Amino acid sequence: MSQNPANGSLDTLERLADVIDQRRAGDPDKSYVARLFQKGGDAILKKVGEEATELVMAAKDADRQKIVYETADLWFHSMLALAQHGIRPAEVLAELERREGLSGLEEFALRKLKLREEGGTP
Ligand SMILES: N=c1c2ncn([C@@H]3O[C@H](COP(=O)(O)OP(=O)(O)OP(=O)(O)O)[C@@H](O)[C@H]3O)c2ncn1[C@@H]1O[C@H](COP(=O)(O)O)[C@@H](O)[C@H]1O
Repeated sequence: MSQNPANGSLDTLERLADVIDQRRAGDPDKSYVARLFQKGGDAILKKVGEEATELVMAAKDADRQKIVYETADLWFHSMLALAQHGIRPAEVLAELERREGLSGLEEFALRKLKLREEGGTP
C-alpha cells in the first residue's frame, strides 16, 4: 500500500482503532475518546459535522497546514463513528480499493441500478 511522507498507513489507522476500542469505556476525566462516548452517539456525530465544516473553511482559506490538521480531526472523529458501529478501518479501505479503476460516474450508475433492483431509492 502507498504511504504518505510521514509513513502513515493502514497500520496507523488500525492502531488508532485499537486505542479507540480500549479507551471508549474508560475514564472520561482521562480520555477524550471515553468522554465523547460517554456523551453519546449524537455527540460523536456532531463532532464529525463540526470537523467537516472546519475542513471546508480551511480549504476555502487555502491554508495547507490547517487542511492537514482539520482532515486529521475529521478522520479521527469519523473513526469514532465507525467504532460506534463496530466497523474497522480496513473495511473502509477495502471499499476504496474496490472502487479503484472504476470511474466515479460509472460506480454511481451501477449503485443506482443495484438499488433499483433491490427495490430501494437511489
Ligand atoms: N487523534 C486523536 C485526536 N484528534 C483530535 N483529538 C481531539 O479532538 C478534539 C477536537 O476538538 P476541537 O478541535 O473541536 O476543539 P475542542 O475545543 O477541544 O472541542 P470542543 O470543546 O468544541 O468539543 C480535541 O480535544 C483534540 O485533542 C484527538 N484526540 C485523540 N486522538 C487519538 O486518540 C488517542 C486516545 O485519546 P484519549 O482518549 O484522549 O486518550 C490519542 O492517543 C490519539 O492517538
